[in-house]
Amino acid sequence: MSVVEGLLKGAQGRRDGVGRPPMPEPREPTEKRARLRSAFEDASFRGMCLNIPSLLADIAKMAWAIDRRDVLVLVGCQVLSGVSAAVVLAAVGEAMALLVGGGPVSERVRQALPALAVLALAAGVGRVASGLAAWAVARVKPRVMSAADTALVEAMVSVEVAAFNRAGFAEEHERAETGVTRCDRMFSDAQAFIAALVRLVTAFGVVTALHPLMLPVLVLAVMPSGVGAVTEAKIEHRTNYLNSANRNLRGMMRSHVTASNLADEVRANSMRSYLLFWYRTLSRRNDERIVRAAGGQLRANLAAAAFGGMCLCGAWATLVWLTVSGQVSLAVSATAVVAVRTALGSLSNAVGYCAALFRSTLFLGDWKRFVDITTAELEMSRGGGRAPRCPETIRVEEVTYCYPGRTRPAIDGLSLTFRRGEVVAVVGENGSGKSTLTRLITGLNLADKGTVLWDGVDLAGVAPETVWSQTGLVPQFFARWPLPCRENITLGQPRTWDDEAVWEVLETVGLRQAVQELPEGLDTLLAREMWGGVTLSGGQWQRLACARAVYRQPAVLVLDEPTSEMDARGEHQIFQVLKGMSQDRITVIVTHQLENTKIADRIIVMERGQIIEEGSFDQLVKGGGLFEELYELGRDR
Ligand SMILES: Nc1ncnc2c1ncn2[C@@H]1O[C@H](COP(=O)(O)OP(=O)(O)OP(=O)(O)O)[C@@H](O)[C@H]1O
Repeated sequence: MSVVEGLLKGAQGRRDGVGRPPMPEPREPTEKRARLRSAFEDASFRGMCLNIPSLLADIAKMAWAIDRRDVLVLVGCQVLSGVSAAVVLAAVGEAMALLVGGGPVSERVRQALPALAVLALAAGVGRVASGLAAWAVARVKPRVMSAADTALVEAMVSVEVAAFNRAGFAEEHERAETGVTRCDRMFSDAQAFIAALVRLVTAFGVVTALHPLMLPVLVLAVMPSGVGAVTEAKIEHRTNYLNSANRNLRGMMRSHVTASNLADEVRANSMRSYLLFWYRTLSRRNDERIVRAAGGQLRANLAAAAFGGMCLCGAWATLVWLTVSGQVSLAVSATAVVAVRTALGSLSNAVGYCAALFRSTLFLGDWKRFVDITTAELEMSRGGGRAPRCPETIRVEEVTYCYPGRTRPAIDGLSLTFRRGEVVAVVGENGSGKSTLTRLITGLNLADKGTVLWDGVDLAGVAPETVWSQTGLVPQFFARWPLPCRENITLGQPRTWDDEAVWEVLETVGLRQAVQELPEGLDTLLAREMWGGVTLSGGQWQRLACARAVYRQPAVLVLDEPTSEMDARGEHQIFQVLKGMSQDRITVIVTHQLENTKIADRIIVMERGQIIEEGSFDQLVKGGGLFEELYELGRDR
């Protein structure tokens, strides 16, 4: 199918080849949209002007922290270029007075020569200063952008895990990402705005000196375009808000559709056309909203242009009237033409860039709010204490935890103790709360009710890093980092600077030979999307994830279905290793393979967020409860 055919098909909706009715479109996230509201929705032109100084201060602070020298060059050059503009205007006035005065032309030109020389020099200095200012901007801007981007990434990797479950969090994040990309424009706009402002002040000085009436007339002439630009900016920002939920959904779908690890499924399950239909529908909805907004923007623009045009005519008419009525001389009037043009240009630039700055800062405001809120939430949710080192016990006391948007708690008034040196297996049917329990004992989530205590210290009161520096987690969906094999095991925290310990761990999980056979051994990049990269089989990846935990030697080791993709030999090997290293730590293993629970000292059986059975394998396998039932079902397959 050609691109054009694809576009047409997308526009018509999807009807499959056998004439079934059109596929229903994906639902709009309307309930969320009702709550979306821009913080600047009610911003006015006056509000914009009041906001600008603080926004400029924010930008200046970021730039100052990055490179003081470049900021000083930038500010210095802008002041210089403003002063040059003032000198140019003053020299024009002087030269005009001499050129249109009495006497022979050659004499008038000779007398005007010094003023003309000053004019040329000032214009040259002005150009050089502008060039240097642009150079300083080009140096500072990318670094300010990177700083904003890094701040956002830092916020995302630090934010409470619970935030990811909060309604609207993904959209807030998406808008903050847009804010980062707008940082680029914001910086240029700020620089251009200040440049225009400096020129404006000098031009205003000259214009006012010529006749005080000119100033208010000029200001009036450009105000309508300012109001129009602000209205346009508000419409654009609002549209961006309304589109953010859809855009976010589309972004997620895009990453799935284009991911190499899902390429097999997409093709072999004939999902291509449905996925494309989905993608096109979401794109179309966003485009429709943008197209509708363009109409509103055009109306605002035209109204501003019409009103502004009338005001501009008024400004020129005032100048003509002042000249004709003899209130200003012809020489002054000629200078006034240059000054008015300069002032008008600077004024409309200042207003235009001010509006552009406002527009960029609307988006940057999304970024700033996101970073500030996530940081504040993190500081509020936890205490600053230290978790005990190598805890002897983890006590879960009447803990309840409910995910946002769910009515039934995932953990429901559960009490339990884990002890050092003990292997505890957690089993139960899907959705019974096993993974949630592991998140609570490792401090990833904090209990809604009840407490999780490490040696009697409540995890809610300690800094999370002091907990996580002692935990090792192999989650159900573990990361396949696009990093070299070595770093996929050490996770960037090598115990030694040689590879001895890494090879030892690979030996224990049965991966040594497979890694030796990789093109560059431990240096091989485990990302087949990258040039020179390779990937591993599902079971090999799982062995690698277990190798991370073994290498880390944590005080609290939690493995959530660590062997679900492994062959029998691998599974046996891993459980032996876990048992062998269990003396110095608290080990918790979540598994559906009940045979594996034989190595556990204690088994916890969960149902609907509660513990319904507890004991050794031998006790439970004949206990007549859920464990026995699940075990028998497993053998019956
Ligand atoms: N991020 C989440 N947001 C909302 N609900 C969730 C979330 N994660 C889990 N749940 C719900 O919480 C309950 C417990 O889930 P949990 O993942 O802890 O179960 P589990 O016992 O580990 O299941 P499985 O054996 O399938 O891995 C389930 O009802 C699940 O739907």
